[in-house]
Amino acid sequence: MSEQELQALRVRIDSLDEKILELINERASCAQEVGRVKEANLAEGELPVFYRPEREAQVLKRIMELNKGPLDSEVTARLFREIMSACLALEKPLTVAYLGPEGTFSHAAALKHFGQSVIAKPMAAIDEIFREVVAGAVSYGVVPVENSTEGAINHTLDSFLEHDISITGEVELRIHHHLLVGENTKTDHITRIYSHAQSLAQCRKWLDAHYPNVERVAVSSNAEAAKRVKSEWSSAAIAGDMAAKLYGLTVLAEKIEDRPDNSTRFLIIGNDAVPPSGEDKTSVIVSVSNKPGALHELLIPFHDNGVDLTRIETRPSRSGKWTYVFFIDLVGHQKSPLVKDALEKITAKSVGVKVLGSYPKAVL
Ligand SMILES: O=C(O)C(=O)C[C@]1(C(=O)O)C=C[C@@H](O)C=C1
Repeated sequence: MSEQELQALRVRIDSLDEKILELINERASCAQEVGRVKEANLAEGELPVFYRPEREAQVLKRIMELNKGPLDSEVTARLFREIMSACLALEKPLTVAYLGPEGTFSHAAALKHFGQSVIAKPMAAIDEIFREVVAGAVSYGVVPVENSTEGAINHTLDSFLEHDISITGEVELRIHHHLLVGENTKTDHITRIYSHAQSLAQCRKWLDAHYPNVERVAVSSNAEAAKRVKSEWSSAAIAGDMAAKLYGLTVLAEKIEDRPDNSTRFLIIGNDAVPPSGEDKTSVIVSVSNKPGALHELLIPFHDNGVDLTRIETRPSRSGKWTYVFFIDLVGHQKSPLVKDALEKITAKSVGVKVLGSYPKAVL
């Protein structure tokens, strides 16, 4: 390519950028106007809800459907994710609590779901995230709920039994673990590897093969592990990209998780119910009496109404010895007639049903 051709293309890019810039700002002004409309049309005592997960899911899905390339649909959706995040921040900046410290996978999940314009607040424990949301100190929280390798995150499930809270969304994150060291680490003298217990478990086979005799130390988070090794000379940490960058660590071995499809699903928790988006899921807790066939009985209305269940998890009910509750995720919104009917039938048969929320199926 000649210098002249290159120059001409750059002039074209500059001109396109001007148009894009103008359009993005026109969109931002429109969102500001939406914010004003929301504030102007409130009933007495009602508070405005600026963040609309169902609308965001529709916008992102539409962009993916419209996209003709050459950019990948997911890439275009991520760009629009950021544009919407910035537009929402003009209406009202969102505050979101996640399991800290900075650089955890929960932090990455919060930014993936809400975009970079959110004010992300690290919390020390899952229960604290629930409490902050219930108290209204933050608008939303992001909590891990299941990992494809290690299963349920029981702390999160149990917190739903203790707090009155809504699920307003879900986000899935591919989890890539790396072995990280600080600049002073003597890589041939590693005597200790820090990480969160779940991450150590997700890399068990790799550790057995490469560091069979090195002490594995479980700490409160991967980011905490990364923070520690920064100043130690004989330790390494297992953590993700975000923590590696944030704490300036070197990647000694990349993607060491035992399963290449290792992913964690996070839930978004808040205080408002979400209207249908067109492609939704609903999460419920059902308590049944401790008698034979109780689970089978419970599942019949779902089957009869063709309601698809994506997950069932059992936890002790915490209200009696050897009694259990079921956490059930299903496809559909609680307002859809078939889901509503199934839930009513189950309510009649069980000891109790608590609908945790209906929310858009993850787009990204
Ligand atoms: O449609 C709205 O309700 C908006 O506030 C606009 C907008 C957007 O930028 O498209 C911004 C924030 C909401 O969460 C959803 C969508």
